[in-house]
Amino acid sequence: MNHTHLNKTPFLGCEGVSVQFFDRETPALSEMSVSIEEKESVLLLGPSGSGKSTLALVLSGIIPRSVDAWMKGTVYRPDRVGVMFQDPDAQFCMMTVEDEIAFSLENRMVPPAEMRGRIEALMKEVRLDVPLCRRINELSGGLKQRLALACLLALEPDVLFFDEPTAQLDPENTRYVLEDIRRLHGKKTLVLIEHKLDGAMEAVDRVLLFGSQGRIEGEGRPEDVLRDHADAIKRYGIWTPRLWPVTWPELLLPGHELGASLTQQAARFEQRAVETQMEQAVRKADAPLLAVQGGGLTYRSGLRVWSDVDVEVRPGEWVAVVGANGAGKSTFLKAVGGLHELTEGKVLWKKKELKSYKSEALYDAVGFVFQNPEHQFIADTVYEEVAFGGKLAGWPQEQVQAETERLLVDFRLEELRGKNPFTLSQGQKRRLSVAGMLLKNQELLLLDEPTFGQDAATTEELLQRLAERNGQGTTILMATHDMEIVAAYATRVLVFAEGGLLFDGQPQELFARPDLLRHASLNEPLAYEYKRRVREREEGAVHV
Ligand SMILES: Nc1ncnc2c1ncn2[C@@H]1O[C@H](COP(=O)(O)OP(=O)(O)OP(=O)(O)O)[C@@H](O)[C@H]1O
Ligand SMILES: Nc1ncnc2c1ncn2[C@@H]1O[C@H](COP(=O)(O)OP(=O)(O)OP(=O)(O)O)[C@@H](O)[C@H]1O
Repeated sequence: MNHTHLNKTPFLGCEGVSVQFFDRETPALSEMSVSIEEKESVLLLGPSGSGKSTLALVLSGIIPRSVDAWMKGTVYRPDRVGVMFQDPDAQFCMMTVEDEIAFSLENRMVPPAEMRGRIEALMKEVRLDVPLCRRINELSGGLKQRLALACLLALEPDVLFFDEPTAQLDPENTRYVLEDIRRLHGKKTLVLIEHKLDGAMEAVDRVLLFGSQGRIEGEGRPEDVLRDHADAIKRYGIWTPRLWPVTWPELLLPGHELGASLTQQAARFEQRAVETQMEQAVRKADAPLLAVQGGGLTYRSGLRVWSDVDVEVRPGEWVAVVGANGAGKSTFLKAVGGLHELTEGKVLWKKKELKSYKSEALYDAVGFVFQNPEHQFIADTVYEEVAFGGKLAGWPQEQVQAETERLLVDFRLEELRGKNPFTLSQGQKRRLSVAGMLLKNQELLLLDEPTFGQDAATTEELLQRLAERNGQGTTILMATHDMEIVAAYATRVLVFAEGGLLFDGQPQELFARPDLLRHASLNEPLAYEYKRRVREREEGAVHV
């Protein structure tokens, strides 16, 4: 597989390619040979740091053209390639939606007279329903990602690379983007890296399974790879689709194995809900750690993100902050963390106005994990990045060292200790940004999508670490798009929508309201959806 000699020149592929980044002791790709046919669609599946993005960068030509790395081997590619990354901001260079798409079209020498019509057609194709003159920095993450896709399609590429395009998207926008990718299936050559596999598998003809040491461990039709390599997939802790290739009608048949495990999971959620209810009732007597009173925030651009927000958070709660892209989750976390000042109302920390505290006092009490890990990095090495908080707080050296080492192991970063944070893989960066915030025992952790872009094993480990902290009394406020995490971990959930706080209550109350979920572009956890559909089916049967 890795060494196959190619009989004919592939449409897209590589032969005997090895890549080693300059500061690394081991190669990111080892003697890799891959052959992809025209209009074929291939999924790169593998654990964090296994080389998926590196292969996409090699096949698209970004390595070695724009990234410093040693590389050998041969690469085959057609003339026009387009790449869509996790972070849409990385690819824009103009101010407005119209200019950005026009910029791509100019690359294709589209005559000015046709420009407007082409721009509108592309926006329609990706369902980007905003005025042409809308400034890009005023678009939500989901709309930005759709704009990025419109710009890519404008280039009429022969191959499209998608590197975790839905990582920052809410469930509804994720569905849209995956739908767009499914529509391209069979029309374009596609290379996809994606963790959310439900909804993506229908667009995949073949899976390349990455193991350790930058090698491909298996390949074939998706159902064959998932079956034949089930053990390795489990060992590496890779996400697999939860439903595919199972369909709902099939799943609802009595005696289905997955159905049974979903029933058990729903029972666990419900048991947890009962316990949470009791805990929350006891907490009501405690003084709030944090309170927002009549809170509102309007950015200088004039955008009023939300208003009339009243929230009290008590010590030990695990509050999930959810809502569609652009609903104001990050803005809320920044406001309660003292990074943005409210334009209406006030934030109280332990009954005193937040703004009356010195920033050092807040820094000691509150840890903030930013949505973009790179916005947080301040040190030159992974080790220093984790150790920073302890050193700043004047801890004895042995303590800094011991705690840092423990976190490096917990977050699977020990081999990268001497590396520059900016050179890590997406998943590694995210883990580092969380580890750095867990060194100190803050009273409050504000986490902006701490699990995005993680493989299954790391997501689980990360949540376990947070659960331990929560068990020791740390209060958690966490923005997330992952309703499975909300159901399994949160004691409470805040839903932001329509310029305000639409819902404040326990997760099971939210998930019992499909209308509200739809309204806020959220989805039901699979176990709850299964239970609801079984019930509806039984009721349907009774009515018949
Ligand atoms: N620019 C770089 N400089 C140095 N090392 C790098 C660079 N980019 C990636 N690496 C390293 O190469 C290895 C493979 O990274 P890659 O981004 O390809 O992994 P991945 O499978 O896409 O991971 P993830 O799922 O976490 O995004 C990692 O160990 C990473 O730290
Ligand atoms: N510094 C800023 N100046 C102006 N507008 C901003 C700023 N930061 C965010 N916005 C806008 O405010 C709105 C809310 O953004 P915010 O990032 O809080 O939403 P979110 O719910 O976290 O979204 P996502 O799920 O996409 O991360 C968006 O329309 C965004 O474009």
